[in-house]
Amino acid sequence: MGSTLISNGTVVNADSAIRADVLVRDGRIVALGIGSDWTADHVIDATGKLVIPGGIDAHTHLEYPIDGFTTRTADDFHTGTVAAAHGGTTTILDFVKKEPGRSLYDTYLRRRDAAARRSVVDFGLHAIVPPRDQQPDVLDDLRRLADEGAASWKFFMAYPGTQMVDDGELLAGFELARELGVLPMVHAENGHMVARETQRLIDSGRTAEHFHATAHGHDAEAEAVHRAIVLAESVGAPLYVVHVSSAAAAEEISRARADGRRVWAETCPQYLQVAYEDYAGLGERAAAYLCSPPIRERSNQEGLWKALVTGALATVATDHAGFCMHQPDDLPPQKLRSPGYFPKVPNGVPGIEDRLMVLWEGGVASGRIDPCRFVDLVSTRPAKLFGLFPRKGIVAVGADADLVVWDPRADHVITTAGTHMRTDYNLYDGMRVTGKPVHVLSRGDHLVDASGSFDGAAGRGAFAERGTPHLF
Ligand SMILES: NC(=O)NCCC(=O)O
Ligand SMILES: [Zn+2]
Ligand SMILES: [Zn+2]
Repeated sequence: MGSTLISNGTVVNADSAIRADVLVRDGRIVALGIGSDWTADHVIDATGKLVIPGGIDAHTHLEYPIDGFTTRTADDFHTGTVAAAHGGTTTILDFVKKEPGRSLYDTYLRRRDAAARRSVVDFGLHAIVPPRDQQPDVLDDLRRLADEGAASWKFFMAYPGTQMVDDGELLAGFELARELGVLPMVHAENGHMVARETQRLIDSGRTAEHFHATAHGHDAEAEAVHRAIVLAESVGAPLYVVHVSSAAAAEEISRARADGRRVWAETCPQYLQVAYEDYAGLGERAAAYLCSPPIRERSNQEGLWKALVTGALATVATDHAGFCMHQPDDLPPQKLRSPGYFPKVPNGVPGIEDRLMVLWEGGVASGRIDPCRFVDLVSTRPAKLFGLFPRKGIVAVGADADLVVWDPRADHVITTAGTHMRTDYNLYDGMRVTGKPVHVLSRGDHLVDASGSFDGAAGRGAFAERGTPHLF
């Protein structure tokens, strides 16, 4: 492993930006200093570059089972984490969905092993809480899972009949989360409203791909966000709302935070940078853009940016759930399996590799946020909320040497062929960006260098131990 010196860069943390050299030894940051005369086995010249903590993507779906475990997302823990590393992300937090015929606890242990065999960057897992009729003793499993490092649980308020839990289940789960110091997360869409609207669209023959966005209305999201906040508050639990897509939902969060509620929320690059107008006229190719909640009208985006600036939105994660347009060799047809019929299109979009570049472009290069806020959104805040801080999420002595040397003046065009995700399209294909990662280190290992070459074996990624979340 040895030592690495990153010299002459500007170290950017969530609260400061200073010129400093960074000395790394045996996987950790061991010194920060100005004009140092340190020597090391490897030297990376970061003149004119920023040195930031590795990105933490708190929301990914690698080899994620769908359709009753008959198929899955295109990227597995290997391809997905290689792509993540190329994009400057050195930790991912993925999900465990209970397998039929197996308890949530057993599923979790198997998935943790699978991820450990294949990942090239560090990972953690959130448990998805199944409806009680799928596992009546699920609360007992959740207790055991908290001891095994699953310090965050996701509840679906959407997808009735498969994943949706009712308000009683939310209350019981939130209460247990509060007791155990676990952070509950919600996919906030009112499943009944979406199902009803979907049926109305089917009955009137409006099933083309873009009607997915009509089915998943702004109100259905805002209602569920509001309800989740009220339910969490009623049992004294904190709350994390994943993939906020609608300005109306962000408003609910903003209001609640102004009232002192302990609620944090995430949005995703696709909601900030891509719009309904980009796919509404594409016919069946609009399937590429389908995810839930949906990518909404361009007029909605400014409200999300405002919430990012004010802090109502605390993190930017990808919700990377990539499906191919053309059928992959090893899987059944994916995005185009039901042309002209949106209810059967697998939900989810890729982005694990694009996140930092897209947020930098729309946020920092556009003058909306500064580099410190960027670091907070993509690394520090997720580290704090999910119990990884200060081991991760900060460039500081003692922290893991998960580091990105970032070129803030790069002139780069994102392309499908130039990225490493398995999906055969990229939502940002052709987008010109002015910042990109040029070196990526994970626990001191130099995974990606300035030429873009990659050096990291499957299985080098480790399960990230989680401590107490910093909920402030
Ligand atoms: N977001 C999406 O459409 N698919 C992934 C699963 C989820 O987060 O709901
Ligand atoms: Zn979700
Ligand atoms: Zn998701």
